Amino acid sequence: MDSQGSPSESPPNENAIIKVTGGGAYKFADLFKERLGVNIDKEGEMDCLVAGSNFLLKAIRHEAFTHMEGQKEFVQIDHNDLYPYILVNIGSGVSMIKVDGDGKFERVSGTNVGGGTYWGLGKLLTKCRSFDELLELSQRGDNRAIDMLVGDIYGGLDYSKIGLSASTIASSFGKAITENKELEDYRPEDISLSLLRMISYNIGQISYLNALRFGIKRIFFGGFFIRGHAYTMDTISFAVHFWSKGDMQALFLRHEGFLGALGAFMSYEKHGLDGLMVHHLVERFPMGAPYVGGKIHGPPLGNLNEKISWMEKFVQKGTEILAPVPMILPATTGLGGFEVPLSKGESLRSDASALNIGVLHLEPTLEVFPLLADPKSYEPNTIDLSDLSELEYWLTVLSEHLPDLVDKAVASEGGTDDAKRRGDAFARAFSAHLARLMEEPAAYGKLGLANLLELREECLREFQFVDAYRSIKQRENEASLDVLPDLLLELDSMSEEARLLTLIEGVLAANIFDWGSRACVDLYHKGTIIEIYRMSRKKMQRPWRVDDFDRFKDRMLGSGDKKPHKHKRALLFVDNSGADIVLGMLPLARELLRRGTEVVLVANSLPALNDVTAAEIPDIVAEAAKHCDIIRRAAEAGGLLVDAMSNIQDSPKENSPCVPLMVVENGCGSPCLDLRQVSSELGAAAKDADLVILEGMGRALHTNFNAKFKVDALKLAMVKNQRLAEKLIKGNIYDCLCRFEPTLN
Ligand SMILES: Nc1ncnc2c1ncn2[C@@H]1O[C@H](COP(=O)(O)OP(=O)(O)O)[C@@H](O)[C@H]1O
Ligand SMILES: CC(C)(COP(=O)(O)O)[C@@H](O)C(=O)NCCC(=O)O
Ligand SMILES: [Mn+2]
Repeated sequence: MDSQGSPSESPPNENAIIKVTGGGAYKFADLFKERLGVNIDKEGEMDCLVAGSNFLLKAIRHEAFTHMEGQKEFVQIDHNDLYPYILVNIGSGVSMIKVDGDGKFERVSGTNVGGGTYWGLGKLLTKCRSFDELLELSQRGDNRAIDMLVGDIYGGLDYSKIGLSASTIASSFGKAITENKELEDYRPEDISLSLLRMISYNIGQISYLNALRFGIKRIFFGGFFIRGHAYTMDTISFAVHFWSKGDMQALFLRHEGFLGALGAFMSYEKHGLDGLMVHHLVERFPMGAPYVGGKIHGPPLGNLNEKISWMEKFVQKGTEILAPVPMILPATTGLGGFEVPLSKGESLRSDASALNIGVLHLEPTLEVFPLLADPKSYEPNTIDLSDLSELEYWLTVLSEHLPDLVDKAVASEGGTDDAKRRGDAFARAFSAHLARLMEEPAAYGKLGLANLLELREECLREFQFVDAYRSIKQRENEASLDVLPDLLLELDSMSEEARLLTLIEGVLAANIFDWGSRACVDLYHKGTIIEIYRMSRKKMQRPWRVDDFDRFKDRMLGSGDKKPHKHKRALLFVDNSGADIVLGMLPLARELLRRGTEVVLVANSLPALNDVTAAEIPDIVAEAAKHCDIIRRAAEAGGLLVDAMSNIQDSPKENSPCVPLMVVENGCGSPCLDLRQVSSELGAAAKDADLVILEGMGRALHTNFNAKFKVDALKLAMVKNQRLAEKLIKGNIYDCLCRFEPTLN
């Protein structure tokens, strides 16, 4: 765990204590002391397992999943409804623990028929030299050769009276009694599979019986025996499902290989993690270990240079890092049972658990956005990438965008040799992530499009690209600020109603400046910023594909017997630099200010594509303020013009009351917005807000399209991707959405 990312470099000292659990804590304590001078504190194995599993289930959003017929499905565990559960740890032997709370547990049962039995018997019977070899054999096995099935007893017919199908195993290894065969006559593949099923079913059944004993529905399975192996999980799940008639669920943990180690770590006092909440933790996936295509190569990587040179070495070796990895399509047998192992493949699937290593960052200032109508049911992502064709499409979009992004990133750092080297390494690292996800879609937990887009930004930051679109953003800001005075004059000559429409059109039109969209980037070669902006505004024909403008207008300006509604405070979640903020959102903010509504511009904390950051806004506002009194006075009132104020001596403060224009950072560095984890400044600013405006495709479409708020909400975006336009709004690329969702009161 990394609290602020500052690695301690102090040498190991005499007082260093490492918390360790398991048999190794006893076996190697002296060696550690002798060779490294560190003391080992031995922690109870069960305590650590439970502490580790409780921590994971509380701290990581997509930790638990079911695994049935080759399909992983993440399960959202309600933290207030976690206990009691049964934890089954399958190592050499098996422990079954009833967990009732933090530090509250009891080992209620176990079995000596466990992982050691599979490995031990398997070794004797197949002459396998390694555990992985034995598992790999099982992938190609057929247990009918050796197990006695119900069908074998009843002449191939189902014994339906007691609800057993012909393929149900009546007796593991039972066929060996009657057949006149020696060990050599059986295929090692079949032996391994029969053994695996025998042991997994048995563990599943005993776990079920124990859960039944205590009236518990959830059973979590962990331990080194599972190691992310799909077929092992399937057999255990099948057993639990079969015996409980679907009433209980076998659940697995993404980080199951680390339960004990995590628990030992948690046993240090004073972590201050007692009040830990899931929104305080952010999981990131750096190139911590040089892995590619599902395999770890070499030791973990420490610093940037190590990462870069590893990437370079990797390429020299000629490994096809950029080659698309074929998708693994879900297998079905059509048999509706487990007669043929569904998750089997040509070779053993990559060791999922070993690679699902993210770094958990503690960000204690993050909080849940207080204006969400129902935080519990809130899901930021609109597109669920569990659909494999969807995942493949978006991975391809990201992959194809990569060369252009690397160009921009390298240029943003002056195009130096060092920048080129980093750019190259970034491209390879990000491609490795994409390849990894193509191979194992659930490798990083449940992913939405927002997570993929954020992963890209984080990968850029990992290779120290601070702001890839820096110069593009500056150029667009300047060009837009030049035409702002004319736009404001034009707006001021309109009636209030016409102006409101023009303002919303302006926001939608300016959202065309999006360097993350392939179609838009192609468009920019065809004209200047201002030409494209004019063209885009001209094309703003209503009705838009989603068009609630009239409802918004009625709410703002009133209609019939409905009075105009003046909002107290509006939060404007802004998107891109240039025309988007300068000619779109800022004039809209000005209109709200004019009506007496306080405005908070909410922008990214860190750069992402060409999005404007909170730190960049004050300069833009200061420029705009030179041409507009409303903005100037509001910005002064909001404390935005502290430096600039001293320069403006010619305009004495007017007496009329003035509402403030403010800026807060949102706590993220992504083109999308996950409202479960926002900055505390935003949380505070939201307290008085009664209008939320979300702008852009990332914040209003990829994420939050379906989000419901406690206050009036307006979502504005231009859809700059054909497939998404068809899928979400049954429209076409460049269609717009203006969705207004007023509060019911
Ligand atoms: N590469 C491996 N080598 C040996 N055993 C493995 C390997 N991968 C998984 N296993 C399984 O893990 C079991 C040991 O698990 P572990 O958690 O170390 O148990 P314990 O601490 O109870 O000895 C083995 O019996 C075997 O079934
Ligand atoms: C990253 C984005 C969401 C940014 O859009 P914005 O929020 O700036 O409107 C968008 O550019 C995007 O989804 N791009 C990928 C799709 C494409 O290239 O078609
Ligand atoms: Mn954007």
